[in-house]
Amino acid sequence: MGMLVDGVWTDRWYDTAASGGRFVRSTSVFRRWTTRGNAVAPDGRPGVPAERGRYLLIVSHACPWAHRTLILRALKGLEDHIPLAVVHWRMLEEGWTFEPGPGVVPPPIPGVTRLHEVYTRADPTYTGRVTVPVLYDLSDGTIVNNESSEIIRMLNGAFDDLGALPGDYSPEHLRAEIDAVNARVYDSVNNGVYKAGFATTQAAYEEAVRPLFETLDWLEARLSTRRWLVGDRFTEADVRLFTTLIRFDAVYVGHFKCNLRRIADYPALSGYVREIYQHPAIRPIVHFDHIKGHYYESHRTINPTAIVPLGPVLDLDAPHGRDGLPGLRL
Ligand SMILES: N[C@@H](CCC(=O)N[C@@H](CS)C(=O)NCC(=O)O)C(=O)O
Repeated sequence: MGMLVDGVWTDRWYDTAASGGRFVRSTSVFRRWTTRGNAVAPDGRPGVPAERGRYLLIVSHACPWAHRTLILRALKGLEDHIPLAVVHWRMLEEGWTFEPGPGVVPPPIPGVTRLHEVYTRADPTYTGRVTVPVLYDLSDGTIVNNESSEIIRMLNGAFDDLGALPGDYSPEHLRAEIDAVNARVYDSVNNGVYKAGFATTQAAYEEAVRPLFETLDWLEARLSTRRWLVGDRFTEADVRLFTTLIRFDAVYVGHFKCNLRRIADYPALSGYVREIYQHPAIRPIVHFDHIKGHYYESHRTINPTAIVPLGPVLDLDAPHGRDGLPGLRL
């Protein structure tokens, strides 16, 4: 684990001492947008045009943030438009690498064996964390964007004139509610598990775990009477919740000590996770070997032996039982 300082790789763990034992996530730095044709980006700046084969998506199959982008790429049928590079699940002194291993796909960028080299190609004096996902512009040799919440919105619409599958996962008329649900889910669930897991004081840990389970209880109630989080259809809000929930019992309960309850103890949440998992485009992009291998083998301050537990035994193929709830099929 490390970061770049003025373009130089430095091996260092998160500095929680400066924040009372709390894990504080840094803000993503590369924030340009890929847009349809010459459309202006949502931030008002000129976008970089969507083109088949121009952009490389660099992911870890372990990472819930990268997983969001893989799901949008699959649902929109963009596999032939946006090639993929996949890092090794183990993230140690060199950060993410393309060291050979099952499921690892190196990027077609000559001389690059570690993710931090992609960042310094884009900005030789970059200071900051070296994270996945990354949307990389192969023709300009630079990073377009490394913020998953923005990359999924690009994949949702920017390639629609170039043969993407139909489907709008962030429809305008639901946007305000999607944003509101995302805000709560991000802070207490998506990032909440990390705040609990990386906390280095009892108080910081408890400060994260309590709101995490309050929000899970709220989500359980919400998803008991409706099929999806917002409106009558599967949206980006569901994608963003799913990638945390699918990792929860396998990793966050044990490794991150988020153990007041398991997802298996919540009937609605567990049916909801199974329904999404069972979708034919999604099941092939859930890789439990990378997920479990990454967390248990990479975070040596939390799990010094790097032993990966064999369990839990999860039956994600059991019937989801959600057909009777109001909402369209995914
Ligand atoms: N805000 C970013 C967060 C991405 C992120 O934190 N990814 C993790 C993997 S799950 C990572 O690459 N961490 C490496 C590090 O922090 O050094 C996003 O949503 O895209």
